[in-house]
Amino acid sequence: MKNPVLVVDFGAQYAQLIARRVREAKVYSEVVPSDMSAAHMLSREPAAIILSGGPASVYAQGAPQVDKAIFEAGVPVFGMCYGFQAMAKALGGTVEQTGLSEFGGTQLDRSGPSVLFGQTPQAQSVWMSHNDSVTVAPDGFTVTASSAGATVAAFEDTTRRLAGVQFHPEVGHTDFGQEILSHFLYDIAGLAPSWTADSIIDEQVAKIRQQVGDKKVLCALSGGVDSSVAAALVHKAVGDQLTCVFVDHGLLRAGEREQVEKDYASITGIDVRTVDASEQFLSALAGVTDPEQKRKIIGREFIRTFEKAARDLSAEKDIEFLVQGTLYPDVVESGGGTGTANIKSHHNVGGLPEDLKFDLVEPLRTLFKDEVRTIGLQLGLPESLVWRHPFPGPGLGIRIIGEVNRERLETLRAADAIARAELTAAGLERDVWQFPVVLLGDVRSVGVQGDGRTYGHPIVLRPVSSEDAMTADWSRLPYDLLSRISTRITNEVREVNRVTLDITSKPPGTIEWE
Ligand SMILES: Nc1ncnc2c1ncn2[C@@H]1O[C@H](COP(=O)(O)OP(=O)(O)OP(=O)(O)O)[C@@H](O)[C@H]1O
Ligand SMILES: O=c1[nH]c(=O)c2[nH+]cn([C@@H]3O[C@H](COP(=O)(O)O)[C@@H](O)[C@H]3O)c2[nH]1
Ligand SMILES: NC(=O)CC[C@H](N)C(=O)O
Ligand SMILES: [Mg+2]
Repeated sequence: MKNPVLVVDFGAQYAQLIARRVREAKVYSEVVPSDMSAAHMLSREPAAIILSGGPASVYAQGAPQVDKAIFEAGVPVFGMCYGFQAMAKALGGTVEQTGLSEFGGTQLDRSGPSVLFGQTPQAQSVWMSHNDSVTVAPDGFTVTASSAGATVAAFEDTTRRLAGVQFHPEVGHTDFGQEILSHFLYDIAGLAPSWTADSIIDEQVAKIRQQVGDKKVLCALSGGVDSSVAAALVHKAVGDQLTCVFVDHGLLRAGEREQVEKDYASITGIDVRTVDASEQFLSALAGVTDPEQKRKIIGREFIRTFEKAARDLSAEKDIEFLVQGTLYPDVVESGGGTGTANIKSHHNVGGLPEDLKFDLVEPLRTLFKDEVRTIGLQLGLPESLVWRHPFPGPGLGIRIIGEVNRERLETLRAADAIARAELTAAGLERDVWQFPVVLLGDVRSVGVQGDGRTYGHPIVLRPVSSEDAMTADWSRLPYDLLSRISTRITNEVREVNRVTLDITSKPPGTIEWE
């Protein structure tokens, strides 16, 4: 895409969050690794460059640096934390370990007028996380703020369109972070808020046409939000070259297959085939208890199923392209960011088999769910589909702790259906991001039912609120609703004699249990 704001990732925890905040300001942004050469970055004709935070110390040997060529080219630059320090050093300022560290909420005091801070208060709360500090700003810069642990906490040189801050404007805990970032984008870099759902759709459609040409494409369609939006984009781009395949892997929730089969084509006008592969998935999963192994097996079986569908659909020539509704969180959790850890292998990214032959078409790969929902609505998809709760591709397979088998699936399906029905009846569906129900298949607990002893399995309710699934908090559902769910599950689902509520945020817990 043309003239992006490039976020140079120095190994920050949340580099993508910076890009996301820039996009919230309606300016297109992408993350690039810090070892990309200045010439390569400049060849993208960036509208601006943002330098992220990072774990290194700029004065340490081998620490990543900023190439001065970027400043000489006249590109507007905004440094944050490590990026601020690297910028100060590159331009002749001083960075030192002063012995004063700041972590978490910190008071920032402004001094004098500032384009970057605009009309924000003289004293404001920002989020800091640093050991090193800029002690002398480079020539030509005005120091505009300080904190107890950082005498130079912000500087700007609006003539050269450069600015930097020691704190993190991208995190929600910095009170005026988005405002400060917007001042950089609009008032220092001189950019306009022009990256909208419409412009994303146009660019993606053009890109898909270029990638696919006049060839046929297969879309892995789950009936969920992401693959529906991906399918709608591809359909807009190449029309009936597209065929969607919905896999019933035996790990679906009650009524899910029927819903996709009945509603999907009528809502979207897109051709959907169902493949029943439950036997194949369940026998591949027999005896497996390790979550990562389950995910890899499911990822592999998905691809084997699509390969077979591709052969069945096109006798003369293999279909080369597979559309997936992959989003950025799937990529980053699978360890696909620059230097990020593998938290869990999402079946559609880290769980793909090594011998994958399809060319992937993933128009949503750099986006977050809320951005995808906006695009879905713009494409004319109905709210009922766009606002569906996410449901993971591996389905109930990663919500049964222990071995997955038909009997346990039936138990979990029944409990899950009750929890969902009660949430809907209470009118609280939109207040909750997602509501996993988990069966502790390898745990038993004693109960007393009908005056007799039972020895059943516990169910865990895991309702969460979230903005983008990268972080989450447990939902404070009303007690009477929780009580109804508990009573119904223990009364109606044999094998379950105990219902528990998960009250863990993410981090430390992930949303799913496996
Ligand atoms: N049962 C399925 N049949 C075919 N493809 C699937 C199935 N489940 C998942 N996929 C593929 O894996 C991708 C990732 O799954 P994921 O659950 O993250 O997205 P989604 O189902 O499209 O959206 P949502 O997040 O709303 O559930 C999907 O976009 C789709 O391409
Ligand atoms: O399609 C998917 N394939 C997967 O392998 C997978 N694992 C987790 N999820 C979903 O991703 C979001 C974040 O999940 P976690 O907090 O559990 O990591 C939540 O919305 C999860 O439901 C998956 N989706
Ligand atoms: N969060 C950061 O970018 C930290 C920068 C640098 N490692 C410091 O400790 O000061
Ligand atoms: Mg899904």
